Amino acid sequence: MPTTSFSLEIVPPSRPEAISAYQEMLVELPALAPESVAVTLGAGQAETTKEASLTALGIIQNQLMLPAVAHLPGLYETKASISQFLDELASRRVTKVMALRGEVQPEKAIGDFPHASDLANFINRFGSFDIVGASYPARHPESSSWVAELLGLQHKVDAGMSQLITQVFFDNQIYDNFIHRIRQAGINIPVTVGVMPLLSQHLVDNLTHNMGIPLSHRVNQLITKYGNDPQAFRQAGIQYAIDQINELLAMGVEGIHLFTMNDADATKQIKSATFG
Ligand SMILES: NC(=O)C1=CN([C@@H]2O[C@H](COP(=O)(O)OP(=O)(O)OC[C@H]3O[C@@H](n4cnc5c(N)ncnc54)[C@H](O)[C@@H]3O)[C@@H](O)[C@H]2O)C=CC1
Ligand SMILES: Nc1nc(=O)c2c([nH]1)NC[C@@H]1CN(c3ccc(C(=O)N[C@@H](CCC(=O)O)C(=O)O)cc3)CN21
Repeated sequence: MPTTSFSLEIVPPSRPEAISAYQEMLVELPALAPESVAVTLGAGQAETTKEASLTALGIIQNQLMLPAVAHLPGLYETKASISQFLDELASRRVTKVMALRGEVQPEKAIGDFPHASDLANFINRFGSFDIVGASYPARHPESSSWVAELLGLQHKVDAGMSQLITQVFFDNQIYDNFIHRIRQAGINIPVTVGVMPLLSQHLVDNLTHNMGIPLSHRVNQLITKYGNDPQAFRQAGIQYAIDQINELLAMGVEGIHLFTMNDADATKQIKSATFG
C-alpha cells in the first residue's frame, strides 16, 4: 500500500500573547517529521505580516531543514509585489508555494490576480516553483454549481498547479464524494486532505461564519456537550481529529495536511495517535 504523506501548517502570531506557543511549535517541528511545513498568510495583509511569514519560512527551510511552503494570496497584489515576494522566497531557498486568491474585502481594490489560477500562471512564468492550490470538497461558497467548481479546478491544473490541498471538512463522506467527482472529471493531480482540530469554540465560530465551512452532526454534538468547558472541548476536538484522520488513512488518502493552530501539544497527540 502506498504511504500517506504527512505535512503541517503554522500561523505567524498576530497577538503578543500568542508568541510563546508559536515559538514552541517551531521548536517541536523537526521531531514531528513532516514532509513539509506551510506558513499561513491572509490576503491584503500588512507588510509586517508578510515579513513575519518570510522569517518563519527562512527558519523552517534553513534552520530546521524542513521543506517550507509559502502561502501567497494574490487578490490584492501586483505583478511587482509578487515578483518581490518570489525573489525573497528564492533567496531563502523556498521553492514551494500555495497560490491562493484570498478572502474578498469589498472595500479594497483588486490587484493583478483576480483568481488563484492567474497567480499560478504568473509564478510559473517567473521561475521554478512547485505550486499547490486549494480545493473545496463541500464546494467553494462562491461556486454556483459543481460544474463551475470543476471548471475552477481545471483552471488550476492548466495553470500548472501540481497538487491540491482540501479545505477543512468534518464529515469524511464529503471528501469521498469529492474525490470520486473530480477523478471522474479527469482532474488527476494529487490531493492532500486538510484536517483542522477544533480546539476552541471560538475557532468553530470563525470557521462557520468567516469561511463558510459546514459542521457535521458529530461536531454539533460536541458543541452541545462541551460548549461551556474549554478544556474538555479541546480534548474532544483533538480526539475528533484523530478519529477523522484514522478513517481517512483507512480510506487510502494520498496525504494529510494538519493545521497545528500553533498548539504543539495537540499536534503531538494527533500525530502519535494516527501516523505513530
Ligand atoms: N489562506 C489560506 O490558507 C487559505 C485560504 N483560502 C480561501 O479560499 C478562498 C478562495 O481561494 P482560491 O481557491 O485560491 O480561489 P479561486 O480564485 O481559485 O476560487 C474562487 C472562486 O472562483 C472560481 N474560479 C477559480 N478560477 C476561476 C477562473 N479562472 N475564472 C472564473 N472563476 C474561477 C472558483 O470556482 C471559486 O468559486 C479565499 O477566500 C481564500 O482566502 C482557502 C484555503 C486556504
Ligand atoms: N476561506 C478560508 N480562508 C482561510 O484563511 C483558510 C481557509 N479557508 N482554510 C484553511 C486555512 C487555515 N486557516 C486558519 C484559520 C484559523 C487559524 C487560527 O489559528 N485561528 C484562531 C485564532 C487566530 C488568531 O490568533 O487570530 C481562532 O481561534 O480562530 C489558523 C488557520 C486559514 N485558511
